[in-house]
Amino acid sequence: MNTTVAPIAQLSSVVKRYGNLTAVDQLDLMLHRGELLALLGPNGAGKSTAIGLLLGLNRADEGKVELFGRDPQDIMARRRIGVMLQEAALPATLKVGELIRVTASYYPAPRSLQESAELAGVADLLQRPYGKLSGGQKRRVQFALALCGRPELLFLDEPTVGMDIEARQKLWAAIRHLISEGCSVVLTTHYLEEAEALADRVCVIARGKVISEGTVDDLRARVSLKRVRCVTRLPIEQLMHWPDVVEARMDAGRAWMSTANAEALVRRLLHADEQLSELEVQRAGLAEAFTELTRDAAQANDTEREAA
Ligand SMILES: Nc1ncnc2c1ncn2[C@@H]1O[C@H](COP(=O)(O)OP(=O)(O)OP(=O)(O)O)[C@@H](O)[C@H]1O
Repeated sequence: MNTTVAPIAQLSSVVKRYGNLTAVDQLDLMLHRGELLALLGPNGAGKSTAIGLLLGLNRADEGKVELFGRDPQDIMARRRIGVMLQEAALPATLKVGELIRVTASYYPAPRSLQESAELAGVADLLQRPYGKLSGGQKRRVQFALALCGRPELLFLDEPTVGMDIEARQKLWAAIRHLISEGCSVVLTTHYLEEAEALADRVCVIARGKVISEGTVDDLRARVSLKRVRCVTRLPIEQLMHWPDVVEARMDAGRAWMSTANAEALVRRLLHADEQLSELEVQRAGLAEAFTELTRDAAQANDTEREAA
């Protein structure tokens, strides 16, 4: 990926307010050609607002927003993007094939109906009225509409909500295919394994600000937590109160703990349960990194407020 060329989408020191609420607060965001940027953050963090700004659906109160070096409302920029938002109001009576055909007609060099349908996994739904589809099928049709114009940049706002595991994995494969063709993607998701599976770069947003940014490995390395798993007779209710245990739960018959001091925890576990087996220690995943980063940001925010 060449990051020396101009970014294809950019927010520079952008502020967006809704009344007294600052949804996006001095946000800087940059997207380069051919990369998949995942925006992560708790509910209400400002991810959809940031996407709305890049799409020209919201106007910034301060700062600069650019899409292909232009104003996001410029038709020349808009023709180069595909969009799948969280909610889509599409005519219920139109058949899936008709919807894709109409949408594709707005673009200068669209994919064929067959190619769009196959990429999105909706080839068997083309004759069905959109309104009669299941939630997961509707999401796949919305994905077909997002990609049918052969966009250079795709915005996917929580694309796999409501999809079963097989449909989700097919959509991930389709996204990888689009990226291999040179398409860039901005993705928001609450499924951290989705970001882990797809993202070149992850940007964690909380309260309208970027609190951490880097590759999935960078973010993992930034937190000190490790995962400890084992089969033990020690009750989980007891383990969750041990010193150094940040989180503890049962998962598929095993105790699962996260800790910043794996050595001390392992010593204590072996001492307390001589029958303990299947012990595993692993680096934290993106899920633990995300929990720790957003918790730290919330604590820093509280400390700032108390000091003010
Ligand atoms: N049109 C609006 N009017 C008023 N407040 C809004 C509007 N849109 C968003 N907000 C508020 O702005 C903040 C950021 O919302 P946003 O939808 O961008 O968050 P998000 O990170 O996408 O959340 P989620 O993960 O729940 O989708 C929230 O507090 C939300 O209530």
